[in-house]
Amino acid sequence: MVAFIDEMELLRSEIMKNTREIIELIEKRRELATMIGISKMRNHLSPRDSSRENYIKNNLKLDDFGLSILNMIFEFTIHYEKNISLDINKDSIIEVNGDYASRILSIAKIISRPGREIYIEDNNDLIEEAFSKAFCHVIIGLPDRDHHIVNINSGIKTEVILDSKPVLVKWK
Ligand SMILES: O=C(O)C(=O)C[C@]1(C(=O)O)C=C[C@@H](O)C=C1
Repeated sequence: MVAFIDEMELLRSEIMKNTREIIELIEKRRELATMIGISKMRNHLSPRDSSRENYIKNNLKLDDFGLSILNMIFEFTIHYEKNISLDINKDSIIEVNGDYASRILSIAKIISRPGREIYIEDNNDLIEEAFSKAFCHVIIGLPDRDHHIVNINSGIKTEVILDSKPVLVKWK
Protein backbone atom coordinates (compact mmCIF):
# COMPACT_ATOMS: atom_id res chain seq x y z
CA MET A 1 0.00 0.00 0.00
CA VAL A 2 2.85 2.40 0.86
CA ALA A 3 4.53 1.59 -2.47
CA PHE A 4 1.23 2.27 -4.28
CA ILE A 5 0.84 5.66 -2.57
CA ASP A 6 4.47 6.60 -3.33
CA GLU A 7 4.05 5.61 -6.96
CA MET A 8 0.79 7.56 -7.31
CA GLU A 9 2.32 10.66 -5.75
CA LEU A 10 5.26 10.54 -8.13
CA LEU A 11 3.10 9.98 -11.21
CA ARG A 12 0.60 12.65 -10.15
CA SER A 13 3.30 15.22 -9.59
CA GLU A 14 4.72 14.37 -13.05
CA ILE A 15 1.28 14.66 -14.67
CA MET A 16 0.69 17.98 -12.93
CA LYS A 17 4.00 19.36 -14.24
CA ASN A 18 3.17 18.09 -17.71
CA THR A 19 -0.29 19.72 -17.54
CA ARG A 20 1.22 23.07 -16.54
CA GLU A 21 3.65 22.91 -19.47
CA ILE A 22 0.88 22.06 -21.96
CA ILE A 23 -1.26 24.96 -20.71
CA GLU A 24 1.65 27.42 -20.97
CA LEU A 25 2.34 26.31 -24.54
CA ILE A 26 -1.33 26.55 -25.51
CA GLU A 27 -1.56 30.02 -23.97
CA LYS A 28 1.41 31.09 -26.08
CA ARG A 29 -0.27 29.53 -29.15
CA ARG A 30 -3.50 31.38 -28.40
CA GLU A 31 -1.60 34.69 -28.28
CA LEU A 32 -0.06 33.95 -31.68
CA ALA A 33 -3.45 32.90 -33.06
CA THR A 34 -4.99 36.15 -31.84
CA MET A 35 -2.32 38.10 -33.76
CA ILE A 36 -2.91 35.96 -36.87
CA GLY A 37 -6.67 36.43 -36.41
CA ILE A 38 -6.38 40.23 -36.19
CA SER A 39 -4.21 40.32 -39.29
CA LYS A 40 -6.66 38.06 -41.18
CA MET A 41 -9.63 40.17 -40.09
CA ARG A 42 -7.92 43.33 -41.36
CA ASN A 43 -7.38 41.60 -44.68
CA HIS A 44 -10.91 40.18 -44.83
CA LEU A 45 -9.72 36.58 -44.64
CA SER A 46 -11.60 33.83 -42.86
CA PRO A 47 -10.00 32.17 -39.79
CA ARG A 48 -10.32 28.66 -41.25
CA ASP A 49 -7.61 27.82 -43.78
CA SER A 50 -7.59 24.15 -44.77
CA SER A 51 -4.60 24.43 -47.08
CA ARG A 52 -2.49 25.87 -44.25
CA GLU A 53 -3.72 23.03 -42.03
CA ASN A 54 -2.68 20.46 -44.63
CA TYR A 55 0.75 22.05 -44.85
CA ILE A 56 1.15 21.76 -41.05
CA LYS A 57 -0.12 18.15 -41.06
CA ASN A 58 2.26 17.14 -43.84
CA ASN A 59 5.16 18.79 -42.07
CA LEU A 60 4.54 17.30 -38.63
CA LYS A 61 3.89 13.74 -39.86
CA LEU A 62 1.78 12.69 -36.88
CA ASP A 63 0.17 9.37 -35.99
CA ASP A 64 -3.61 9.13 -35.45
CA PHE A 65 -3.34 10.27 -31.85
CA GLY A 66 -1.21 13.29 -32.72
CA LEU A 67 -3.53 14.13 -35.59
CA SER A 68 -6.61 14.17 -33.38
CA ILE A 69 -4.83 16.44 -30.87
CA LEU A 70 -3.79 18.74 -33.71
CA ASN A 71 -7.35 18.88 -35.05
CA MET A 72 -8.63 19.84 -31.61
CA ILE A 73 -5.96 22.55 -31.40
CA PHE A 74 -7.06 23.88 -34.81
CA GLU A 75 -10.70 24.11 -33.69
CA PHE A 76 -9.67 25.77 -30.44
CA THR A 77 -7.53 28.28 -32.33
CA ILE A 78 -10.19 28.96 -34.97
CA HIS A 79 -12.66 29.62 -32.18
CA TYR A 80 -10.39 32.30 -30.69
CA GLU A 81 -9.73 33.81 -34.10
CA LYS A 82 -13.49 34.00 -34.76
CA ASN A 83 -14.16 35.64 -31.41
CA ILE A 84 -11.98 38.58 -32.38
CA SER A 85 -14.36 39.54 -35.15
CA LEU A 86 -17.54 38.63 -33.28
CA ASP A 87 -16.48 40.59 -30.19
CA ILE A 88 -18.42 38.12 -28.08
CA ASN A 89 -16.98 39.42 -24.82
CA LYS A 90 -19.59 42.16 -24.68
CA ASP A 91 -22.81 41.58 -22.73
CA SER A 92 -25.52 40.64 -25.14
CA ILE A 93 -29.23 40.03 -24.95
CA ILE A 94 -30.51 37.64 -27.54
CA GLU A 95 -33.88 36.21 -28.32
CA VAL A 96 -34.10 32.49 -28.88
CA ASN A 97 -37.16 30.92 -30.48
CA GLY A 98 -38.34 27.45 -31.33
CA ASP A 99 -39.11 24.28 -29.42
CA TYR A 100 -37.18 23.22 -26.34
CA ALA A 101 -34.56 21.12 -28.17
CA SER A 102 -33.82 23.80 -30.77
CA ARG A 103 -33.54 26.46 -28.06
CA ILE A 104 -30.94 24.33 -26.28
CA LEU A 105 -28.97 23.91 -29.51
CA SER A 106 -29.11 27.64 -30.29
CA ILE A 107 -27.97 28.62 -26.82
CA ALA A 108 -25.20 26.00 -26.86
CA LYS A 109 -24.01 27.42 -30.17
CA ILE A 110 -23.98 30.98 -28.88
CA ILE A 111 -22.36 30.56 -25.48
CA SER A 112 -20.07 27.62 -26.18
CA ARG A 113 -16.36 28.14 -26.05
CA PRO A 114 -13.88 25.25 -25.88
CA GLY A 115 -13.35 24.45 -22.23
CA ARG A 116 -16.00 26.83 -20.90
CA GLU A 117 -17.54 25.52 -17.69
CA ILE A 118 -21.24 24.83 -18.00
CA TYR A 119 -22.96 23.87 -14.75
CA ILE A 120 -26.23 22.06 -15.08
CA GLU A 121 -28.39 21.58 -12.04
CA ASP A 122 -29.22 17.97 -12.66
CA ASN A 123 -28.71 15.38 -15.35
CA ASN A 124 -30.28 16.58 -18.58
CA ASP A 125 -29.11 14.56 -21.58
CA LEU A 126 -30.11 17.14 -24.19
CA ILE A 127 -28.19 19.97 -22.51
CA GLU A 128 -25.21 17.79 -21.66
CA GLU A 129 -24.90 16.56 -25.23
CA ALA A 130 -25.35 19.97 -26.83
CA PHE A 131 -22.64 21.56 -24.71
CA SER A 132 -20.15 18.72 -24.56
CA LYS A 133 -20.28 18.36 -28.33
CA ALA A 134 -19.23 22.00 -28.46
CA PHE A 135 -16.19 21.17 -26.27
CA CYS A 136 -17.62 22.81 -23.17
CA HIS A 137 -16.88 21.13 -19.88
CA VAL A 138 -20.21 20.08 -18.37
CA ILE A 139 -20.32 19.87 -14.57
CA ILE A 140 -23.33 18.60 -12.65
CA GLY A 141 -23.84 20.87 -9.64
CA LEU A 142 -23.47 24.47 -8.59
CA PRO A 143 -20.38 26.61 -9.20
CA ASP A 144 -18.61 27.91 -6.09
CA ARG A 145 -17.85 31.28 -7.66
CA ASP A 146 -19.66 34.05 -9.51
CA HIS A 147 -21.64 32.80 -12.47
CA HIS A 148 -24.24 33.75 -15.01
CA ILE A 149 -27.53 32.00 -15.30
CA VAL A 150 -28.99 31.13 -18.67
CA ASN A 151 -32.60 30.05 -18.50
CA ILE A 152 -33.90 27.63 -21.06
CA ASN A 153 -37.56 27.68 -20.06
CA SER A 154 -40.92 27.72 -21.76
CA GLY A 155 -40.66 31.44 -22.61
CA ILE A 156 -39.17 32.55 -25.89
CA LYS A 157 -36.86 35.27 -24.58
CA THR A 158 -33.60 34.26 -23.00
CA GLU A 159 -30.91 36.51 -21.62
CA VAL A 160 -27.39 35.37 -22.29
CA ILE A 161 -24.38 37.20 -20.91
CA LEU A 162 -21.01 36.28 -22.28
CA ASP A 163 -17.81 36.65 -20.35
CA SER A 164 -15.28 34.50 -18.61
CA LYS A 165 -17.46 33.43 -15.69
CA PRO A 166 -18.92 29.92 -15.57
CA VAL A 167 -22.43 29.63 -16.93
CA LEU A 168 -25.15 27.88 -15.01
CA VAL A 169 -27.82 26.49 -17.31
CA LYS A 170 -31.30 26.08 -15.88
CA TRP A 171 -34.45 24.69 -17.41
CA LYS A 172 -38.05 24.09 -16.44
O1 LIG B 1 -2.02 29.93 -39.99
C1 LIG B 1 -3.16 30.37 -39.94
O2 LIG B 1 -3.68 30.93 -40.93
C2 LIG B 1 -3.95 30.24 -38.74
O3 LIG B 1 -5.03 30.83 -38.64
C3 LIG B 1 -3.48 29.34 -37.66
C4 LIG B 1 -4.12 27.96 -37.76
C5 LIG B 1 -3.41 27.09 -36.68
O4 LIG B 1 -4.03 26.84 -35.63
O5 LIG B 1 -2.28 26.68 -36.91
C6 LIG B 1 -5.55 28.11 -37.42
C7 LIG B 1 -6.55 28.03 -38.35
C8 LIG B 1 -6.32 27.71 -39.75
O6 LIG B 1 -7.29 26.81 -40.21
C9 LIG B 1 -4.95 27.24 -39.98
C10 LIG B 1 -3.95 27.35 -39.08
